[in-house]
Amino acid sequence: MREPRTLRPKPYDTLVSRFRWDLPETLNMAEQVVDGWAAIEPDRIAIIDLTDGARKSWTYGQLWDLSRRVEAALIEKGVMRGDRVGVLLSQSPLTIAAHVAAWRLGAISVPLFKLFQREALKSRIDDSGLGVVVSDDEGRAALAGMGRAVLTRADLRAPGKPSNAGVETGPDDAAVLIYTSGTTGKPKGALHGHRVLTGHLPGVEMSHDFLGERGDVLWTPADWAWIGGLFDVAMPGLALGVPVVAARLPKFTPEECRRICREGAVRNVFFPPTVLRMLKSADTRIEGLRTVASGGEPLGAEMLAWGREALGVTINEFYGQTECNMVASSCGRLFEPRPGCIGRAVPGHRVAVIGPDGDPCDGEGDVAVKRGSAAMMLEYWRKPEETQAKFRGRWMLTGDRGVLEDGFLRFVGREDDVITSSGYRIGPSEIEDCLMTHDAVATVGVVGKPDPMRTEIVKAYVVLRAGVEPSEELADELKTWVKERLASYSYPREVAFLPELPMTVSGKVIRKDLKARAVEEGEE
Ligand SMILES: Nc1ncnc2c1ncn2[C@@H]1O[C@H](COP(=O)(O)OP(=O)(O)OP(=O)(O)O)[C@@H](O)[C@H]1O
Repeated sequence: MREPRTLRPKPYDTLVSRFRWDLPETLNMAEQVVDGWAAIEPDRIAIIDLTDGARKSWTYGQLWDLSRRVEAALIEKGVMRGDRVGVLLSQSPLTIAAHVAAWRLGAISVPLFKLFQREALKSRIDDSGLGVVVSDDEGRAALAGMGRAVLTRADLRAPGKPSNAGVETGPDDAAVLIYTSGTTGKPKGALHGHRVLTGHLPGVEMSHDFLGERGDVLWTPADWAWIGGLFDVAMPGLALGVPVVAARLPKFTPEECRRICREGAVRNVFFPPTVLRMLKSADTRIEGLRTVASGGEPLGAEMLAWGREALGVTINEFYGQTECNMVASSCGRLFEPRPGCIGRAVPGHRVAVIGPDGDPCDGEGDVAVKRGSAAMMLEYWRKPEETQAKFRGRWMLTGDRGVLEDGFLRFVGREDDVITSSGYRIGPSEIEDCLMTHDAVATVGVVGKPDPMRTEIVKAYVVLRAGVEPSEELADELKTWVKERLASYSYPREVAFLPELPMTVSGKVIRKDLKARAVEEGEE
């Protein structure tokens, strides 16, 4: 039996100093995810499919067969190397098969969220210029009138003879075009090469305390159209030979989340902070988890403490972005996390905080990742100027501000989100983290509101826990809460209560909407 390819848990410093990217000249993710396993262990379990209410196991052999059918249908539609193929599906075996089929043909897969409304879908379809979309009946309806060929399961054909002969790809050949979340502005397409999966593996290993232990089963409620769902969970799980659960929650509820974990015998989860906050709010405990990874937004000391108490594990936080993912992470098995900090650089990644001159600096600066990581995008799709602006010398700029403390990355905030108030620069995440420690708060978003005197003031939009009533007194209490714990200049001078916060489909608070709201309020 082929053993899962895990990073051996050596001491952190050894892992970093000995690390070399192992990128062969010829590399295709189809081979890593499905074909390699199907050839040597076709009966090994790849996916535990809970999407139809029943529990159905899919082996690598079956997944290979499905992907060959998709491939045959794509060929029939004339898909060739370099063409873009949309994948408008949530978690399912077909999602994997569609990506793998496109990769085998040397085509570029484009993950698309089922939750996208018409405009969001159309803008990405137009931008990527894709001709064929693999989807389902719902997707076909959503795509009506957009002039694209749609393939569903009903269109799949028995595969002909191996069709990918002659399509050879290397690590830097384009494989997947994945759009950023659009938290700060218009989503941009990050184009990745076949190396991107290899680039994720050390980060996935670290944030899951080394996958591949007997009984490990991976799941995330995050959609597989988001880089977090697709490349932090689904693809690496399959590449490592760890079964992955596919489930569909029409609406996320803590109870449903618990049910999926139980039915799938899930041991390893990626719960973005939003999910953890919802579980905490409902006081939902999930048993049997070996590892919990979180990322995409700041986790915060409060949630780290809750994870230990309610889930019985140290939540491993990771940090990255669509353009270069999983570059810093904590790992309970390698070192004690530092509350309030994300973690340390993942082996294979040099993470630094740099100044305007492009050199590493002390104190707060721009969080940057050195070129050379396999997880780094090739470019923004057809946006040469944006691509150029993303790099400063040898560094890729994340657009985030941070501080490195003994090698631990402390996240201050996105460059655009840092609040300037009375001459102080204030990172919203520390304030959000502090407010989260108050019992009345379910979730919170902090932004700068324009102010004629102070440039900006800190404004907190708070969603209260079920049963807690908003009041002036509570607003004052929350202001004092922060003032007494952080600093007299950084407390929220205004607190507003909202029934919910604006969220991206990947579950991130859309700060630009909160910011627009604050600007509007400032003008009133
Ligand atoms: N652990 C973390 N702590 C704090 N912030 C995080 C963490 N992980 C990710 N992030 C934030 O998420 C960003 C990456 O998000 P993603 O690539 O999904 O798109 P986006 O940046 O939200 O969208 P857009 O670029 O379109 O605004 C990071 O740059 C960082 O700001």
